[in-house]
Amino acid sequence: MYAMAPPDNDVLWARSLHYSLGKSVVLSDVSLSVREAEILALVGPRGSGKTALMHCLSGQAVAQQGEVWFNSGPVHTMTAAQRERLRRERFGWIDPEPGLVPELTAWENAALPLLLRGVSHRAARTSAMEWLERLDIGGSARKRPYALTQSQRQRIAIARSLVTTPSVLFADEPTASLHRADGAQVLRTLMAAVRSHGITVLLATHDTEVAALADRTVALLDGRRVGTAAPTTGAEGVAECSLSV
Ligand SMILES: Nc1ncnc2c1ncn2[C@@H]1O[C@H](COP(=O)(O)OP(=O)(O)OP(=O)(O)O)[C@@H](O)[C@H]1O
Repeated sequence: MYAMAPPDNDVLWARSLHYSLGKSVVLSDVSLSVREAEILALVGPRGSGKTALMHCLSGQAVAQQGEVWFNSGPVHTMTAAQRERLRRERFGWIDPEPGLVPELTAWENAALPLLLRGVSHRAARTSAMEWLERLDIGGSARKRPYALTQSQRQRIAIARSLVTTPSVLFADEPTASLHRADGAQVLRTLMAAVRSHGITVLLATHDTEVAALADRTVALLDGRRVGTAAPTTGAEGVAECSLSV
């Protein structure tokens, strides 16, 4: 028989992912659904498979077994070029470290995804500036990364991930490299921004305080889903149960 299609109201849906890298089993039988505009925290200790799961969900990697669907279309059967296009056009990604281009200014770094799409210089600059201002670094827009603090650089990387207003934002320990107070402030700004744009977020973290900002939490341990952490509202847990097959 044909594989079952995912529920319509899920933006991302993964079923029975088994993923190995070399001899190590990184994900075992992981299933997950993410609803439109939901902020879902992926929690677990280092090495539990959070990054690997986000790689599979975003089409950066393809699990050896299992399915990934985005907006009711299969991702696991796409070619590498189709998956690249999907990531460029629909997804945003934040790494723990900013990864900026040292030769470009803050606004040029933030505008890069738009410039590479062929958006005009002026329009790209306007959008980048809006996001930089929202992240409280508009005043540093003309500076290069070496002249900025790590916290400012990470804000630029966050602005770059949002400048295309992606459908789904994958945030991998987005504030792990920041001091605590700084990280908390950046995270609050990020959460407010994604909520106001209805962006769906997967937030990988080993920090329970960070995860507490999400709508729902999925816990991983050694590549497996473990008892879903207590949801902040009872309804989330119920909704999740009713979706499982
Ligand atoms: N290229 C690789 N080859 C073999 N094993 C790998 C490779 N990359 C990651 N792994 C293993 O996969 C497992 C999951 O790693 P992953 O980075 O997804 O975990 P994580 O929960 O995101 O941890 P962290 O918080 O450290 O990023 C780990 O046991 C890791 O050692």
